[in-house]
Amino acid sequence: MGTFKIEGGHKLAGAITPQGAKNEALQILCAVLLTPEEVTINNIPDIVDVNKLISLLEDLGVKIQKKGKGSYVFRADDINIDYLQTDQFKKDGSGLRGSIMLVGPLLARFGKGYIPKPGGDKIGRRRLDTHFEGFINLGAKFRYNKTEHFYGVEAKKLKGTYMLLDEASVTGTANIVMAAVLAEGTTTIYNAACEPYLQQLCKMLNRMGAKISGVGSNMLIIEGVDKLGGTTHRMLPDMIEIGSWIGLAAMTKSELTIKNVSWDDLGQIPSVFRKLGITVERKGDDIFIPAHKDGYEIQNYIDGSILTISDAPWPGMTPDLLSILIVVATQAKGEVLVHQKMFESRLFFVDKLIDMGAKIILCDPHRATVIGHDFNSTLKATTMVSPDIRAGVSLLIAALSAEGESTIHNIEQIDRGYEDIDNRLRAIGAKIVRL
Ligand SMILES: CC(=O)N[C@H]1[C@@H](OP(=O)(O)OP(=O)(O)OC[C@H]2O[C@@H](n3ccc(=O)[nH]c3=O)[C@H](O)[C@@H]2O)O[C@H](CO)[C@@H](O)[C@@H]1O
Ligand SMILES: C=C(OP(=O)(O)O)C(=O)O
Repeated sequence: MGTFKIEGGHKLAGAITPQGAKNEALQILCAVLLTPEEVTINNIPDIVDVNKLISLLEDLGVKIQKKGKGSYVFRADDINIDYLQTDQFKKDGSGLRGSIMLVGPLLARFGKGYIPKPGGDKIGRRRLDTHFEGFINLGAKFRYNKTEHFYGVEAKKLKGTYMLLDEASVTGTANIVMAAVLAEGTTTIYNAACEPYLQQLCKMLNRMGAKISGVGSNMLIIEGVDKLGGTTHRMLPDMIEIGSWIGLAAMTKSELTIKNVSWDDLGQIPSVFRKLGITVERKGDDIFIPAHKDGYEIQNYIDGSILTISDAPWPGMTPDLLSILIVVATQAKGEVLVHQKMFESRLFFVDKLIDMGAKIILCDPHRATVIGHDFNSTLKATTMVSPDIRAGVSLLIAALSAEGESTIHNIEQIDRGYEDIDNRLRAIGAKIVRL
């Protein structure tokens, strides 16, 4: 188990450049399986989950050349589909959530796709019904081995159809889109998820020869084509990392510039931080956070009632930033109710913040009320274990703002999604070491 030692209470300063987006990378990498031609991808983050997916592609027979930092060329012209039945795949395929999106492209191009129960954050139930109902709608036969938790779909040729998804699942929509692009006829996906990750995937597929319209909306119309060709794609900056750095700047009262953030793809993120009273300034395509010397004050609603921040499918607020918003609120002036609607086990980490002196009431597994200290009392350093990727970064932000030396164990969770985080934080003045 890896560990960070953090000496908190120091001001940070300077500029930080976000990595390429983790959750986009997981979709885009799976899409290379849809063509035997070369696909060049740039700005791939060097993080554990993405590297695991790249090695799964390699094991499946994809030829991979690294061209430079974050740039790779993939060619899926000789896939070993039998690899999907091996014990090695059953083990490695369950190492991350994103591996589920191998199924759609393999089913579309090779007539079969198998996957063990995927891993990822343990943040509540994470069902896969939407994915498999989508494949079944396209004409696939489904089987599930309950003992091994091994899922499979097969179809000689997929057939386009109309479908209304039971929920706007992010990875589910990506999976079904990647299956439908090579299906016969037209597929309509209503109640589709429409995160920038999915918009990026659809744009890339269209450049490869797919015919997808409605990109960015919750209704995607896909006219199937016989084959797809190669392309070049660049990942957007990671909006969850960007939100994490906004929170870090505010909590440590530091002046930080976050470079090249692709403002137009940030959705609600800047305005939600502003509701907590944080100044988020646009400077070209950078975000500038001034030092909040006098703290920041949570805004109430117009009628004076207490602010609620909740997650919702895009263009609603992403659930992946709520843990960070909770930490930031612990030092705000005022109160906020954070309602995590999607995941039922993501808020339990607040007990660590309470240990550090934060005023939080966990109302139930989905809701926490935070009463900010307005910096009248700082958090106290402590020893903690990172339970999941975003809670891990939230605890790291708490530790950087706390007085004294904190220890965070199980930092593998953080490394799943944040590239070289300790070096990048040291470059802006953080006192953090990896043991
Ligand atoms: C690898 C990857 O891309 N992971 C992201 C992806 O996970 P993932 O694609 O696994 O998440 P889903 O979008 O399928 O669902 C997330 C959760 O929200 C619930 N749900 C979803 C849609 C809906 O309309 N109503 C509803 O209740 C689901 O039941 C589930 O519990 O999207 C999640 C939601 O943004 C993010 O937290 C994850 O970081
Ligand atoms: C929940 C997350 O990731 P995953 O879906 O890969 O577990 C996340 O990125 O916050």
